[in-house]
Amino acid sequence: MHDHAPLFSAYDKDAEVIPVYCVDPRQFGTMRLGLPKTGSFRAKFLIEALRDLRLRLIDLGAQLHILYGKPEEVLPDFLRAVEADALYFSEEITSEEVAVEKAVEAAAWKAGVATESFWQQTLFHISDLPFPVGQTPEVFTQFRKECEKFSKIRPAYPAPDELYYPFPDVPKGDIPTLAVLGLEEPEVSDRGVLVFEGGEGPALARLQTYFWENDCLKVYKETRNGLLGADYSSKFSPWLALGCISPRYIYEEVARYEKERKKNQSTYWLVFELIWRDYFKFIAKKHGNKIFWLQGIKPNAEKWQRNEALFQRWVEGQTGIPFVDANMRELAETGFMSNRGRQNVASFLVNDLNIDWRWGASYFESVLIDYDVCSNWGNWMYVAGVGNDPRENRYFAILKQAKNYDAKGDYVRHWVPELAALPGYDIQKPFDLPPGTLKKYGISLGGHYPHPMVKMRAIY
Ligand SMILES: Cc1cc2nc3c(=O)[nH]c(=O)nc-3n(C[C@H](O)[C@H](O)[C@H](O)COP(=O)(O)OP(=O)(O)OC[C@H]3O[C@@H](n4cnc5c(N)ncnc54)[C@H](O)[C@@H]3O)c2cc1C
Repeated sequence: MHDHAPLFSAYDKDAEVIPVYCVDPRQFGTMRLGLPKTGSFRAKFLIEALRDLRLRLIDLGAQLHILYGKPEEVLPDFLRAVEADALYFSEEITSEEVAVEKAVEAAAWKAGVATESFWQQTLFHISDLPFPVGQTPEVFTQFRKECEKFSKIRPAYPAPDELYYPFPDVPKGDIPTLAVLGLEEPEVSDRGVLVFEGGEGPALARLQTYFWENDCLKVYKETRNGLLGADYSSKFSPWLALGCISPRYIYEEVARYEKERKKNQSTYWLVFELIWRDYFKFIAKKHGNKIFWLQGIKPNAEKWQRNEALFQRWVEGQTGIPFVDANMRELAETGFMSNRGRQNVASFLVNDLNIDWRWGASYFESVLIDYDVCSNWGNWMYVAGVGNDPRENRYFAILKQAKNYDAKGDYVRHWVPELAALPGYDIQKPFDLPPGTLKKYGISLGGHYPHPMVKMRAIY
């Protein structure tokens, strides 16, 4: 409800408002490799968010109407039935969503209903960029510096305090269930970093806990590369991705924290990360469908292999490289993985296995609870060397990374319990240990834990 440009504009005009959400079957189909387009973690999160939204709208004297079907097919009848004058929606960036917007606009026009779209999602409004979006700098630092110097972040819109809603007799429609969406209830893992619950209420509660109760913002820069526990990073991403919390609202809360508690490098760094998020959105807007191409935004495609058996071992966390396996198992069991983990497993897939990076991006798209089309494909392009990384041939030396970020092996011990007996850093490289040591700890490589798929580059 907060910082919702279409809703606030309608409220501000004292217009009658009828909020609608369409459950579009295209979001629940399958894609590359037969993967569900929306996996059950994200679908559950969406259902929770709809429930929360309905309750919030009821509090404002309104209702959330749920329609099933393609918006361009189901909206016109609905608009006619409620005699709508205008349809307000928020503007999207990537091609599938933009195609739906265009189809909806055409259908609304035929039904005699005006449409108006609103830019939201980003910290910097697209109209306030200091360059045309088509000239967004390819290097992040340049993008950030220009935005910081020449643009201002607009204030977040407040949430309306009540809505003018004279539609009590219009059928409201049921909130979907996972079964209706063709998905199974995911098991809630007690090993995950956080139990993510969809909706604006849980999003605001998470900010309250992370910033104000646990006072973590002042140490964010030092903790953000962590792997275990709720508070090494904000965990705002699933709520940001679905629009349950706005980046401008977070920005304002950072400013308030800086005034009331502490201002330091860490408080700035959270905003810095939100600028990364903006950057990938404007890069996607600039490059269109290229972000989904094998060669990305580079002129030539390199040679990539498409080996499903190798890919599957990566997916299942059975590569024989404990740091990779721990991260992949966390993702499969919870729908979440840290930023450090994402960089490492992505690099392993593209640099060590040389597998088509789009397979990895598609798997993330399916499973991530915080899937965001621009952040996901932008980051994957970046790691795969076909995007905006100014450094050529960036390579994450997994064992070195494991040494820097999980030196005692606690993270691997958490997710790869079959190796738990191995002490300290030894757990990161069972393949380098003498047979006698492995035997002493009851580890059988090729038995209950696999041999490594590739020989790791010995940088550690
Ligand atoms: C291969 C790969 C795929 C990724 N896919 C996604 C995705 O689908 N959705 C997604 O939200 N993030 C994605 N990220 C970015 C990042 O890993 C997550 O945003 C972050 O781990 C979420 O945890 P957090 O909210 O605790 O982050 P924090 O560290 O607390 O950061 C705060 C916010 O800043 C933004 N942010 C932080 N890092 C990045 C980044 N590298 N790129 C863009 N935004 C960032 C996020 O919105 C995040 O919630 C991906 C990164 C990689 C390397």
